[in-house]
Amino acid sequence: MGIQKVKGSLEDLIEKAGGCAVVDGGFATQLEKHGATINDSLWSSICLINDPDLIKRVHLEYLEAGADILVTSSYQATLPGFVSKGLSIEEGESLLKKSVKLAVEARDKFWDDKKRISGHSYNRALVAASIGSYGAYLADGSEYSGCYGPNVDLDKLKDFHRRRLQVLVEAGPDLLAFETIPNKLEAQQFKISKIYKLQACVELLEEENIQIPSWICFSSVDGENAPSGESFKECLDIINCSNKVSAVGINCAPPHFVQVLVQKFKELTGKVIVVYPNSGEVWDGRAKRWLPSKCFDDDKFKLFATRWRDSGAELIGGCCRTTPSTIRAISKAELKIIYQSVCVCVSSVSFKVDQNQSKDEDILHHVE
Ligand SMILES: C[S+](C)CC[C@H](N)C(=O)O
Ligand SMILES: N[C@@H](CCS)C(=O)O
Ligand SMILES: [Zn+2]
Repeated sequence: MGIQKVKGSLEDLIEKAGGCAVVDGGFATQLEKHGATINDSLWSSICLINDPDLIKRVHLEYLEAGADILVTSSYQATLPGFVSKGLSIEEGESLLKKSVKLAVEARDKFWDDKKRISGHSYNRALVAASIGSYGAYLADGSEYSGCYGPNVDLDKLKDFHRRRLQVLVEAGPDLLAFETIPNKLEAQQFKISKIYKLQACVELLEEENIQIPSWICFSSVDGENAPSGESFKECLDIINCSNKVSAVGINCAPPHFVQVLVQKFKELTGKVIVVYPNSGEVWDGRAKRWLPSKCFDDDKFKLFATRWRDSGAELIGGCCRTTPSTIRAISKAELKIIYQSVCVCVSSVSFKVDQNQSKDEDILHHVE
């Protein structure tokens, strides 16, 4: 059965947004900006217990900045993770539901306020329930390495994901966001477990007959290869076989990888392409801190968002270490207007504006 195109679906949002919708930015980053301490095995999801009001505040800040899609606070929220904190399964399930509820409440409040104002430029946002990888739950940074150990097989991964998936879907998000699927694997046994990971997500969507759209995003540490060390083609071949997955792409990888990866993904799939890279800083899983590296500032995000759109991305945002100001810059980028091929004559010099590219000094090619 195909994805139901209900009102408010991902495709409708993209169309309303003019062909490219904006995903929010670094959720944990913005919690920290407000003073939250997230150095914890639950990482940003500890705020579901400690400070739910702050979660809602951060969602509202991203909406105000122009996000069309909110990603929930459940990235590192898992039932075994909550149980290890002394909570019961019921309490854990209630916190998972709360992650969706907080985002839905923020979206509804924001939209109720905005729709009273004539001429505003916002869309009614969608809520994507975040499903972090098994590596996120391990809380050792292995979402960037894929090192899950030799004992992780398909059944274990499906067991790990199944109940959380069911609970999150029951809570009523608009879509599911599988995030930060690891990309680089260093040993054969991990290769096997990572490709299983991918199958686990796809198989679960089928087995649970999930009726809302999903995206699956990979991390990348070399800008070239797929999760498990195998080619992206191999991974996308699995995803392409599932009509439960609407979009596929990259998150929490350095932004300078994105252009080439969008082009590559565009060749490998007909699905919507979603990209929300981090700032370029690198996560040190042992020290639990971000290390400085080559970064994009907000202006660069704005410039490159247009290029990513021109290459075929239809969902663009930011991940770790990006902030509402990054999302504001992306939402102000020329993501919507498609120019037809025209010649503009300026005195005796003419410039050609490429078809399907947006207004950007870089795409004005001198054609004397
Ligand atoms: C996206 S990473 C920076 C999240 C934190 C990681 N799973 C850890 O707990 O170390
Ligand atoms: N949605 C998560 C992704 C972490 S890689 C967050 O922004 O915190
Ligand atoms: Zn991230």
